[in-house]
Amino acid sequence: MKLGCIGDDFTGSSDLASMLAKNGMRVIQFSGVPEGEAPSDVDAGVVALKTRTMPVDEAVRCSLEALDWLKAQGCEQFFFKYCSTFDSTPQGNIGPVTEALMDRLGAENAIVCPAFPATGRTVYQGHLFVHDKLLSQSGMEHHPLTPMSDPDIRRWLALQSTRAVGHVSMSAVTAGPEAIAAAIRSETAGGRPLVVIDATSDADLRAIGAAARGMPLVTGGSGVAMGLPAGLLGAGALHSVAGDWRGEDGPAALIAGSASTMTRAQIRRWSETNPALEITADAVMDGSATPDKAARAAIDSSSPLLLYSSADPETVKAAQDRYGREIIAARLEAFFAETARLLVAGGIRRLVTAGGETSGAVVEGLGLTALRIGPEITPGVPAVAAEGRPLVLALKSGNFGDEDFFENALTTLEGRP
Ligand SMILES: Nc1ncnc2c1ncn2[C@@H]1O[C@H](COP(=O)(O)OP(=O)(O)OP(=O)(O)O)[C@@H](O)[C@H]1O
Ligand SMILES: O=C(O)[C@@H](O)C(=O)CO
Repeated sequence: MKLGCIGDDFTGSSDLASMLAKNGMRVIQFSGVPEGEAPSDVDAGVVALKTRTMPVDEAVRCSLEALDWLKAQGCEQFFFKYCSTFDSTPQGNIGPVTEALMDRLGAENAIVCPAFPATGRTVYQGHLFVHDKLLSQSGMEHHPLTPMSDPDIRRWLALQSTRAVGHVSMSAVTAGPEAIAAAIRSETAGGRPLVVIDATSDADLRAIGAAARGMPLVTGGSGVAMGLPAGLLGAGALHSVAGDWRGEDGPAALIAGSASTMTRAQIRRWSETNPALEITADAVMDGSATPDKAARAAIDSSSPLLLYSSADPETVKAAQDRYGREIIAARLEAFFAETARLLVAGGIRRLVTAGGETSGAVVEGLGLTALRIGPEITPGVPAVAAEGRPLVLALKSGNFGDEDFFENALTTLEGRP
């Protein structure tokens, strides 16, 4: 294994795994730190954690455990994958985890680049944009767990870090890999080793990937990983993606726990012509909604049923004020984890989930330890197959995909073109 990756959530990990597979690596995604050795025919291993919203100490501990395992598999370079919208709070966890990985690796610096232009995320002058809006005006300022109120990644990261934050601007990026590498060296020598790098296009990201050759630690969204396979494997050793993908054509269901703007649009669109059942926070808290009832409704439905808890920011805020943010998040995740378990036990073979925390809870609830990466459904979301089980899934990050994502995902999971 050449590239060792640590993902701070499950959908983000499959986003990264998809990017690496698309760019020529044989990739496997593990749920948590695996036991034993990795398969020998794998170029990159992605250890999916659920550390994005954990307390800092716990997130650092889990990430270091993953790093130690990846080091033991012989990896030469390491990647810390977080959200392309830099989801974190002023207390962490991106800064503390990055610094702990640097310490353990003896790395003198780390690249910090959340840009993912295929999904509209770009970094310019150290500021993160989502399409034509600053991060803090993109809807992410209402995120239920990690509201992003500052688009200046340098300032946000500095709040979370003990090391100083540097910056490589677009003028160096467009000048190519050597100029980027020189700018990184200069920031590092100047005592600013957490180096935020501007990128607005795939060409920028490939140049950053080339500049990162020989650097032990790269951090970011999946975009900045696109240039790594060629450097690590050499152009002649790249593989073609997902040649042996086989879908499942059995019964399907969908679970949406994300309250993001895009997931809410996808729910609206799906519900116009397909069955959907809302699971409100109140119903989960007072016990009138149960995983049993929800799973039964989906299994009995003559066409795929969408179960969703998603709501507009005011409703989410009201529920959080009523019950507590952590409590409602934990209860919803536990609800969907158990529902997923019952769905699969009841014969569901294609499962679509929306939301990072929600997807993580579902994968853990199903006890899936390794996922094989299949074709891309939309940028950042591959079809995945549960190793050794007749089950295929799409784990969608909250804001990814177009409005018709749910229909498209079911088709790709079925294996139809
Ligand atoms: N009806 C609701 N009431 C209150 N909170 C809700 C409701 N629906 C969802 N939530 C909260 O929103 C969170 C959504 O998190 P999740 O990670 O699944 O989606 P996301 O953050 O939009 O996705 P991503 O992490 O991929 O960007 C849930 O954990 C829960 O805390
Ligand atoms: O980078 C992204 O935007 C996604 O992979 C993700 O992590 C959202 O949860």
